[in-house]
Amino acid sequence: MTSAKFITFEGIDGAGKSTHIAFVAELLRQRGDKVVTTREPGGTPLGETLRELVLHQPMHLETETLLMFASRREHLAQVIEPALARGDTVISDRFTDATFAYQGGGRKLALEKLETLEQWVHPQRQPDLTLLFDVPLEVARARLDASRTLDKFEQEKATFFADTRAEYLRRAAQFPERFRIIDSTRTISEIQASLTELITAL
Ligand SMILES: Nc1ncnc2c1ncn2[C@@H]1O[C@H](COP(=O)(O)OP(=O)(O)OP(=O)(O)O)[C@@H](O)[C@H]1O
Ligand SMILES: Cc1cn([C@H]2C[C@H](O)[C@@H](COP(=O)(O)O)O2)c(=O)[nH]c1=O
Repeated sequence: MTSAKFITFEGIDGAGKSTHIAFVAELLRQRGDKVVTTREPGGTPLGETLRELVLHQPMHLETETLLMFASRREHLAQVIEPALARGDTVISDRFTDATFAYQGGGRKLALEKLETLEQWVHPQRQPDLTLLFDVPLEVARARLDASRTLDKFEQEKATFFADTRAEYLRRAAQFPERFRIIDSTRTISEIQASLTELITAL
């Protein structure tokens, strides 16, 4: 793989994606890439302030969606585009696929509205590679329950996560050139072995 790749990690809450970001970053660094790791919502001081709001305050669905894209616009301007322009690889814990999955699939905002916002905020930018960590809801829920206090999204009911997961899988089928589905029911070391194979083959 040449440098300056934009890699995103996606999946329902508790799928295990964040667990593997440092591992993949280290794999890439070992082969000489400069790597920036970041996240959404967040990734900038303003984005982190917006993150606190969207993860903890009740709000209208369109407000929530617009704040996700506001955080993303700042993230692209301050972090993602400058890093890619320097030739660094960017690994982001979530990006626009999450808005389609959560606000579109989970909360039922019309996908056409999301496509309009996507065209406005990043008409030319898509991830080069999206790793979708996929698990049944019960597995994700058990992992979350064992690990931490739940935020606004993590407290959603099972049907919300079923619809969110279904939208992720629909997008993976729609964009097979950039999506790779990772079976995240396996052990961490089994998943790391797959990730090593995948990154080495890029
Ligand atoms: N393959 C795995 N097997 C068992 N436990 C795992 C596995 N992957 C992650 N975990 C554990 O599950 C919990 C959630 O993992 P992690 O934070 O990586 O999920 P996530 O998908 O990033 O969730 P969120 O999006 O809510 O941040 C953590 O306690 C983590 O140690
Ligand atoms: C980018 C983005 C995120 N979300 C949700 C998904 C998660 O529940 C939280 C925060 O993410 P984390 O992986 O747990 O750190 O925000 C969303 O609903 N829409 C989005 O666009």
